[in-house]
Amino acid sequence: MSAVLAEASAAHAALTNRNKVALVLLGTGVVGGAFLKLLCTPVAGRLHLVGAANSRKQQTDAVQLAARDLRDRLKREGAARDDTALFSALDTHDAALKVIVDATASAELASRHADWLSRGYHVVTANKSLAGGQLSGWRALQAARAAGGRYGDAATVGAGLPVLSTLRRLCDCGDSLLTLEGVFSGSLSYLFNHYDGSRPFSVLLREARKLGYTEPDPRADLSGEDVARKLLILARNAGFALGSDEVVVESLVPETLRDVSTETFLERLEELDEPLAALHEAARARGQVLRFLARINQRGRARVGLTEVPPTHPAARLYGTDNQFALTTTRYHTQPLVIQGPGAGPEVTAQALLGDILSLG
Ligand SMILES: NC(=O)C1=CN([C@@H]2O[C@H](COP(=O)(O)OP(=O)(O)OC[C@H]3O[C@@H](n4cnc5c(N)ncnc54)[C@H](O)[C@@H]3O)[C@@H](O)[C@H]2O)C=CC1
Ligand SMILES: N[C@@H](CC=O)C(=O)O
Repeated sequence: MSAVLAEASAAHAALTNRNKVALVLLGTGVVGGAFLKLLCTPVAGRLHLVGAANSRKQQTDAVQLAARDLRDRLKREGAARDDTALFSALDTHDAALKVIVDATASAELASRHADWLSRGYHVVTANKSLAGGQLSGWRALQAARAAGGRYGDAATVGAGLPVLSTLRRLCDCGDSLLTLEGVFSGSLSYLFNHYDGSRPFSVLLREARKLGYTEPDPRADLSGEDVARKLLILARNAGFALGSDEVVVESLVPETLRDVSTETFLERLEELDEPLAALHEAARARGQVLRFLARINQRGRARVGLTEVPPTHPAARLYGTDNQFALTTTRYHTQPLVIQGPGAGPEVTAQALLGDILSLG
């Protein structure tokens, strides 16, 4: 090959590698499974899956990773979990962009996001435990971002609705968030949009779980914990240095079901029926409906919990898994800026992960 040809071919290879993205996927459950399906579509052509793991097994073999039933295979076979082997698959790949995708709900994995960023990996996550957890974790994340790490978090709020991007854009323009309120949970929205007393609450909850709207342990939704995490992520992005213990959270989980295992909780869902029916009936008698609302005011006072609202209230006019975020800011002050749409579900959440990866470069 002539020197000119060799140079042109090296330049071409460098350009190709610059566009390539090597990925490790952590979590092949509801969201991770939908993400694997998106990786088989033409828009994901430059994305290369070099490792995938669930909580017990992992795979780095190219042939196995390309299998359409990778998710099921991982349930039966694969190597034991070992981050070193997964990350070395990323390190040895010639792609310029190396991304760890966290589609788990593991707080332990989330606690390592900042470290991964500081080691030069990009992180794209549906896991809210770091940004929506302890303030110290949020601060570590901000430090890693300031040092150049790129963190894709669109899936963490509204399952990819353009909420975080809009809020950050407003703040970048010098606008300030005054108040934020709405419905931040897709599963709780689904439950209370459908619950009219004709079917037991537990039946609807099982339905929401089957459709992939709830957290792996639905108590994370019913306790208000997942909503509080989203509120914290939004508030912190808007500049409120809010600690996780500063959100008043009103749980729907009865005391007797708080400390049991997930399996036992799922077997005893019927215990939710009576208390929820009583709340529903009391609201109905007053001409109100129940909605699980989140709110933060200008002084940083934050609360999430079940609220009775009149049928004319904006949150009473939602459908399916709709989330609703009403942002009142210095510049949107006569009427709030409202972002609304489906806020849970495997496809939309997986798409949010994909979108964040594609926008890395
Ligand atoms: N389902 C939804 O609509 C939405 C979910 N999310 C978030 O997506 C995340 C995943 O949710 P789902 O897919 O519904 O849960 P899931 O329970 O279906 O899947 C979780 C997966 O993570 C794996 N996992 C747990 N610990 C792990 C570890 N240490 N290493 C590797 N894998 C591990 C599990 O084996 C499982 O494959 C959660 O953080 C959730 O909050 C975010 C937005 C919407
Ligand atoms: N379980 C969550 C899923 C998205 O974050 C919800 O119900 O909103």
